[in-house]
Amino acid sequence: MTAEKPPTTAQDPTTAQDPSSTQAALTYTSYLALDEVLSAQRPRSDEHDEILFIVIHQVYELWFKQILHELAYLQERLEAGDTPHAVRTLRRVLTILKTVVHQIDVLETMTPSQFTSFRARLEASSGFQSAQFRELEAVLGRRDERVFKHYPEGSAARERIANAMSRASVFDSFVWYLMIEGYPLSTKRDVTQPLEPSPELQQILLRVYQDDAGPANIAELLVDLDEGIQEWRYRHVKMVERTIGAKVGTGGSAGAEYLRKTLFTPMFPDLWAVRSEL
Ligand code: HEM
Ligand SMILES: N[C@@H](CC(=O)c1ccccc1NC=O)C(=O)O
Repeated sequence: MTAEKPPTTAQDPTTAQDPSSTQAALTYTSYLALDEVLSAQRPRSDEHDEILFIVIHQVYELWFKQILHELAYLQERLEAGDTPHAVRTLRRVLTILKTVVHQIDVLETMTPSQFTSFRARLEASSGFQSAQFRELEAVLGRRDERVFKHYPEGSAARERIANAMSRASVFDSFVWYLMIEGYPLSTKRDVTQPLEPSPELQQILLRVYQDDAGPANIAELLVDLDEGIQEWRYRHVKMVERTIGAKVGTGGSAGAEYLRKTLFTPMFPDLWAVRSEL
C-alpha cells in the first residue's frame, strides 16, 4: 500500500490558513489538464468533419501512450517471471487494442466526399509520422530502418523509436521468461536485429504448449496481441479503400496498395510457425 498524498484542497487546514499559499484547489478540470486537452483541436478548415478526424487521432495517440506504458510493465513482469501480473497486463493491452480497432467504425461514418472536403489541408502529413505507432511496433519487435525516413535526424521522435529498436522487445522478454520458467534456451539473440523464425525456439514452444501452464497462457495472449495488430491493419486498409479508393497517400505512398502489403506480417513469427505442429 502506498501512503495517501496529503490533500491540497481549500479545506486542508495546512493550506487554507496559509495566506502565502497560492495553490488553487485541485479540480476535475485541473487534474485532467482539460484546458490543454480541450483546446488542442485545431482544424485547418471550416468543414464539419475535420474535428472528428482530429479527435479520433488524438484518442488513438492517447491509447498508444497507454499501451506503451503497459508494455513496459509487461516486459518488467515477464523478466521477473511473474505470470499473474504479465497475464493481467496483457489482458489490459488486448482490451485497449479492441477498443481502438472498434473506433474505426466511428471514422467510417465519414463519407469520401466529407473527407475530400478537407483532405488537401492535411498537406503531406500522414500516419507515417505517428511516432508512437512506430515505437509500439519497435517495442513489439519490429526492426526496420525504413521507418526513419519520416523522422528528422536528431528529433525526439526518432530518438524514441531508435531507442526502442535498441532494447529487448516484448518477444525477447517472453523468451527470457521462458528461461526463468526452466525451458533450456541457449542462444542469445542480438536484440537490435529483426526477429527471425528460430527452429530451436520453436521446439521449446512445442514443449510450452504441451505443458499447458502459465507460459502457454502467455504465449496465447501474445498470439492474440499479434492478431489484434493485424486486425487493426486490416480495418485501417478497408477504411482507406472506402474513403480514398486508389488515390496515393498524403505521405507519398501508393496508399491502400502499400498498406495491403503490410497486412499479414506477424510480429511474433515463431508463435505462428508452431501452430501446424500443435
Ligand atoms: C480517413 C481515415 C484515414 C485514411 C484515409 C488514412 C490513410 C492512410 C494512408 C493512405 C496511409 C499510407 C501513408 C501515406 O502515404 O499517406 C496511412 C498510413 C498510416 N495511417 Fe492512416 N488513414 C486514416 C486514418 C488513420 C487513423 C485513425 C490512424 C490511427 C492512428 C491511422 C494511422 C496510420 C498509420 C500508423 C500509418 C502507417 C502504417 C504503416 O506504414 O504500416 N490512420 N493512412
Ligand atoms: N494519409 C491520409 C491522410 C491521413 O489519414 C492522415 C493525415 C494526417 C494525420 C493523420 C492521418 N491519418 C492516417 O494516416 C491520406 O492520404 O488521405
